[in-house]
Amino acid sequence: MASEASTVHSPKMKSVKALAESASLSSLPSFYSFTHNAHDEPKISDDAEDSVPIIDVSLLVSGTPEERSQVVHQLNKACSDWGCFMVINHGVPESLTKAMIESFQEFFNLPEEEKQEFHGNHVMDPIRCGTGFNPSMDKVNLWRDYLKCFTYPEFHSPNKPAGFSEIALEFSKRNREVVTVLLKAISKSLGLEESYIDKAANFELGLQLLAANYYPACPEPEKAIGIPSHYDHGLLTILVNNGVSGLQVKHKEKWFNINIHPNALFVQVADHLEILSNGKYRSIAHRALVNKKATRMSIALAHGPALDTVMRPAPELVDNESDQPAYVEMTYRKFLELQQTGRLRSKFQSDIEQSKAV
Ligand SMILES: O=C(O)CCC(=O)C(=O)O
Ligand SMILES: [Fe+2]
Repeated sequence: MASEASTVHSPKMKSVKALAESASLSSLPSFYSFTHNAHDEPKISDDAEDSVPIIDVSLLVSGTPEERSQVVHQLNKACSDWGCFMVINHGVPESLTKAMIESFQEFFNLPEEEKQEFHGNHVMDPIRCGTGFNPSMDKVNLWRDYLKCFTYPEFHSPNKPAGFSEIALEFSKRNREVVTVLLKAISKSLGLEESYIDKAANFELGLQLLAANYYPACPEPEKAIGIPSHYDHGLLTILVNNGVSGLQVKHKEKWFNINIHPNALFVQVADHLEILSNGKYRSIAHRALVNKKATRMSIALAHGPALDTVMRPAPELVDNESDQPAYVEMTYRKFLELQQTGRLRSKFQSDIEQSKAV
């Protein structure tokens, strides 16, 4: 994850939420100010003809063979042109997504000392709540608090607020089912057998990470950032939010505002699908902006390979002429550890130096 700001030293603020709620905060404390790089600020585009693809996932389950192959074709286009798409008719009840967002809100509303119980330091801690992105690496304080739990293959969640665990379990399961269907179709869209990704990533034991982001209303939103431009690890990320906009994806060198329809899921291609597809499908750069009026919340569900499975490009997708896979072989666990300690290049792929460095 790259940011352009110089290193800053923050005071020991436990959460941005507590800071935002502290009396008379009328301007942004300087340690939260994020320097937007002028060269990295393309125009915002709301161009209607260039809009995010929509995938009807129900057709993959109950459609005719023609409908199924049409959706596979749409997925190929969506993943190669955009690296993201909106999913409809997915079977995750809207009421469940709403209940999940509310439960996260209740978690963030807990007294600071109670949330501290879940304060983890290591990327492999199964439950982690905190502020920023990666405190040992961040060069700027992010206007964002988070809670992350590993929900598969082992389910972990905080034991409060009441009902949180049950909702998180159901929500994670139902979304994982959607990803299972998508990964089969995406395998086919790459010209591979349907179960290729399942097997290559050992998806049966694949890590699922349930993360919630809490971005309080910010007194000077244009000077701050929720999460700077980054790529997600894993195969596919599902994103939903509380209806407050702020998510942007980079497409054709422009930032696009993404407004997720209330009953849709937003799906992003992540780094390990890029590796597996040998760059045919590239993970998408995205960021979260903050605003002055309302608290924004989002939920990101990362679906990755099994932690100890070595991930490499599918041999069928490696160009025989150059005979050079564009990505380094590595377990997902190692990838996460290197990323956490800043020893993985932000776009990790491609050159030989990188493979030597890791
Ligand atoms: O808040 C959002 O919409 C995006 C969150 C995100 O990119 C992440 O959690 O990795
Ligand atoms: Fe992300």
